[in-house]
Amino acid sequence: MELIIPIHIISGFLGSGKTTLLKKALDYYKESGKKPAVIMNEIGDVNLDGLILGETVPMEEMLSGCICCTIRGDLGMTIQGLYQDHQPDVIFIESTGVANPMEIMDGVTEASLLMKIALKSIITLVDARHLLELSQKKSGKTFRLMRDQIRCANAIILNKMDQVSSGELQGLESIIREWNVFAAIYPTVYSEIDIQLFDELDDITWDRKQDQLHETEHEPHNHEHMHDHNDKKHHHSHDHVMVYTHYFERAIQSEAFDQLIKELPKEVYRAKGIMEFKDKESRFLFQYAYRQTELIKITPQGKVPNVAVFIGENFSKEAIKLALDKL
Ligand SMILES: Nc1nc2c(ncn2[C@@H]2O[C@H](COP(=O)(O)OP(=O)(O)OP(=O)(O)O)[C@@H](O)[C@H]2O)c(=O)[nH]1
Repeated sequence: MELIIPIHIISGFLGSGKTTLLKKALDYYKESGKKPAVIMNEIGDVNLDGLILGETVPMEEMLSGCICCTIRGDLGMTIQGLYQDHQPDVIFIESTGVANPMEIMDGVTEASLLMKIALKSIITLVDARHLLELSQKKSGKTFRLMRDQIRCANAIILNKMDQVSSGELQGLESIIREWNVFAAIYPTVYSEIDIQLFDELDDITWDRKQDQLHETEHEPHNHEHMHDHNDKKHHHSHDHVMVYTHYFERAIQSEAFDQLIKELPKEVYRAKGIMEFKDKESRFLFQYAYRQTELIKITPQGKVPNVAVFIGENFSKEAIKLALDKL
């Protein structure tokens, strides 16, 4: 009998811990003797997360757009490609942090009419401190997007709990419960969940939940995403999310780069890159998410350029380019 391939959508705002979770999930499936496959969607034109995950899993990249609208039409084809070429046991879709997962869910369910696949879960990662801050303001595009991502999840990973005090957990849970009464909430540090959660999710019969979502939460013509495109069907508030990709021509001074990152305008809320410093051996994977920076030593396979991607709202690309050129 032909098996039905489970699909999991990993959603969550930029830098909330999606790739960190995905890496653990992939290891778990591989250790269990299963073959996972991945669809990675990046709003920029380089897939640095793909590099973190390595080349051991079949992966399709959907770059330079947001899966939930500009390239949604390609999603079915991409799933089909993976399905035919690799016959995976499970497919993960990691969306960009600015996507509304409801649209991706629609894309997957459309594709499931044509192929033996079944949407099993929408897992939403939430940066605990970021949610606390946004919920105090209770307005803004990022707030509404995070609310939508939480609303349609059936598992919520409340991540980066090391960045808040333990006393804040209850408050965070009640903010989430206002928007989603069904989903299980898992407080974590570095997306460290009991990974067997995926066994439970694979067993879920999604239909009932999906119906509930459609009845109670889905407002298809009144949601916002945070990216550029011209789809006029929805109420969009786009043109403010910008990406600047910088290719370095030579190695740079680490201290000067550090200083530049400290002085990034607050409008830049996510950055990542592959760096080479004059004063350090090895190359580094650089991460900047919600004012936190991380540098991890890496040895990229093959020819990988030194490149950094900056994502944010209405920042001056020119100013960042100038500052980077000076390094
Ligand atoms: N302090 C802290 N940092 C974390 C935690 N989880 C992830 N990070 C770091 O946060 C950064 C972003 O994590 P990712 O897993 O790449 O986040 P993402 O959601 O995939 O990011 P995008 O793909 O850009 O949207 C990385 O530097 C992680 O190491 C956590 O629980 N605590």
